[in-house]
Amino acid sequence: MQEAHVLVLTGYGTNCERETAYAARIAGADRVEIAHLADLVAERVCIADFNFLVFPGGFLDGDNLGAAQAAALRLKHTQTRSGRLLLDDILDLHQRGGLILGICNGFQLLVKLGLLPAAGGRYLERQVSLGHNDSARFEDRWVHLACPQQSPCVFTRDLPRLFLPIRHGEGKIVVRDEALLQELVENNLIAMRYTDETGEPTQSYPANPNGSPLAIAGLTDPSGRIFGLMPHPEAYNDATNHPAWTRGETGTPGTALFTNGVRFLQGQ
Ligand SMILES: NC(=O)CC[C@H](N)C(=O)O
Repeated sequence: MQEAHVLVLTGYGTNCERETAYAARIAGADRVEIAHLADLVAERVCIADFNFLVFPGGFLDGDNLGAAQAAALRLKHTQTRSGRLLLDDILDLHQRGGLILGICNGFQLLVKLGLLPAAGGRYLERQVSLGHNDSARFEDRWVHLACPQQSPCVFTRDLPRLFLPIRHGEGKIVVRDEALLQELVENNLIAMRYTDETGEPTQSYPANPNGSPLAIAGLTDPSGRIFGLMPHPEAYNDATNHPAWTRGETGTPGTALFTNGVRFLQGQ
């Protein structure tokens, strides 16, 4: 059995790394480490030793220039002390069958890097972005979600419906043209959608918290091993996190997404 070795990246305004590492731990990962980007540059920690990389939520560079915009440029151009491009280490992790998960600010980073959605296998081409919510405000509450099971995403397998917290100001998917939206649909790269309480994807506010087209809440790449989502699965790690748990209402904790990733690597 292969082991699941999870690396949670932090630094420059990321603020969810502890909860995210906790979620990976309770999901059964064999090893979980939190590393500052500077640890990677100094080669105190190497991406090559891991097979599951997580970009957690937060406020990278204070959302200046747009959420994760500066961080995407930083990642693209940063070299380690022996001269390797960090981005090459990330691509290598993916090529050897590893997993990459981006949560909220981490999802914003993955789309701005061009690692998601990579429609047509066109990695590193920025195909979509995440812009300001239609409500022109920060949205912080729980939302109903559907995960289309025809998507290749390994994280959302057997999790057709979820209820998770969101907290973001820039969660609306923006596309260059309709053709790209069509490509996302045809290739099943939309791995998560906002729904109403009955499970129907919706454009209506507040069920769709940001006005994202096709109610897109999360995207995967064609391999299904890169996944990014606006909701925060790590913030629902126990039934008692659910806003109505004292009334006996609980669902599937968001950590189930991590469990799917860990089990995929462990070959279970
Ligand atoms: N919770 C988050 O990761 C927030 C992401 C980003 N700072 C936004 O507001 O859109």
